[in-house]
Amino acid sequence: MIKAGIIGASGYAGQELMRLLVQHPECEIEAITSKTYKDKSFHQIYGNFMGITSKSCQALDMAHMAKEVDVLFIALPHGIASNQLTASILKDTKVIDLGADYRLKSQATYEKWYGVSHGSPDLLKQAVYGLCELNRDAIKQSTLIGNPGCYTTCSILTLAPLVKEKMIDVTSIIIDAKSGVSGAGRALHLGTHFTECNETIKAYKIAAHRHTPEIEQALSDDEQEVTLSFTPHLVPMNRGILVTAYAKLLKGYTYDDIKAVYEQYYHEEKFVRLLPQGIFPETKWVKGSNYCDINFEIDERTGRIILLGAIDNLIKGAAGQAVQNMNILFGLEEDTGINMIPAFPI
Ligand SMILES: NC(=O)C1=CN([C@@H]2O[C@H](COP(=O)(O)OP(=O)(O)OC[C@H]3O[C@@H](n4cnc5c(N)ncnc54)[C@H](OP(=O)(O)O)[C@@H]3O)[C@@H](O)[C@H]2O)C=CC1
Ligand SMILES: CC(=O)N[C@@H](CCC(=O)OP(=O)(O)O)C(=O)O
Repeated sequence: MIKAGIIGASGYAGQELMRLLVQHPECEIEAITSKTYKDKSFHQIYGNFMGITSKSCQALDMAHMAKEVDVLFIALPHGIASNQLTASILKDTKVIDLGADYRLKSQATYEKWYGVSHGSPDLLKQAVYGLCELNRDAIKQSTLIGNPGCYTTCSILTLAPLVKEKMIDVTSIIIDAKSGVSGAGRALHLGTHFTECNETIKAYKIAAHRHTPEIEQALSDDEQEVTLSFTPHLVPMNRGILVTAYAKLLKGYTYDDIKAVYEQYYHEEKFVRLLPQGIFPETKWVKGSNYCDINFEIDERTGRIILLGAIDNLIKGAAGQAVQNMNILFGLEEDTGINMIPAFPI
């Protein structure tokens, strides 16, 4: 059995990791941390765990935890992990960071967009970006995974085949993305109070959201540099990300031309579902699952393609993808423990 630890188990991403790992057939949870809920049983924080686990939260430090486990999941706000993780800890355990500290390759880009200094820039070289479908081979060899963000996972999977096959103008991409409120975490913020975010939809961090460079980095390569516009919106629902992306096609491709490319990229991917023509992704069809649903339509009048992608932000956008990364790291079937059918919200 793989011994796992979760740092930041009391947050929304940590809670979802607990739910997945408690049920994982090849994994046992060794230790979980929270400062606020130190010595409290996990079911005292989240009542859905009543009778399921007797684990209590501890206030252990990262170096101590690393000696006890085979894999350490970090689910803390950005800027904390990079000040605690060291090369010596990575000799004791594999690390999957659900935060943003090891996603960007460039220290300067991280510091510019996150507004904090990076505490362990030397480790950036060895970190692998954990977008499983696109980076599987590198993930297998790694001990430090930067698990992608929720908007980024959905945006990159939705756009990657078209960008990599050079079918669109990579300076023309616009991503309009919507997120449920759990994307902002459990910590209290004025903007996520019920009365502030219910019955309204708002865009935020316009031309300034930190997922912009992460999407650009993943879509760019030596031959083309992607620069795009990304606008996130907060919508009054608990879970889910819907991405609508627009780009100028470089030629008069047909629906079938593009479908063939997406099938080539994703036909063996368990967690990417290319929907039938005319059926478009909705958050309710992926809720509670590790799926990313994708489809597109060509707007012949403008020569633009309009693509849609949907995920559950806490699963494929966080904990589910983190477990998928663990499965890859330990040579398990990639869907072990995350093979859930979406829960239609009725
Ligand atoms: N929510 C989502 O949809 C997604 C989140 N993520 C990322 O995952 C990480 C966790 O997010 P999320 O679970 O939503 O956030 P929450 O606010 O729900 O949880 C944050 C966790 O971090 C702990 N924590 C907060 N501040 C500190 C601190 N100063 N020192 C130590 N521990 C601290 C809290 O523990 P304590 O009990 O001690 O207060 C809590 O367990 C973030 O980096 C986030 O960006 C990534 C993708 C999607
Ligand atoms: C709705 C909402 O607030 N969402 C968060 C993104 C959550 C996420 O994936 O953020 P990280 O990159 O930090 O992991 C935000 O826009 O900041």
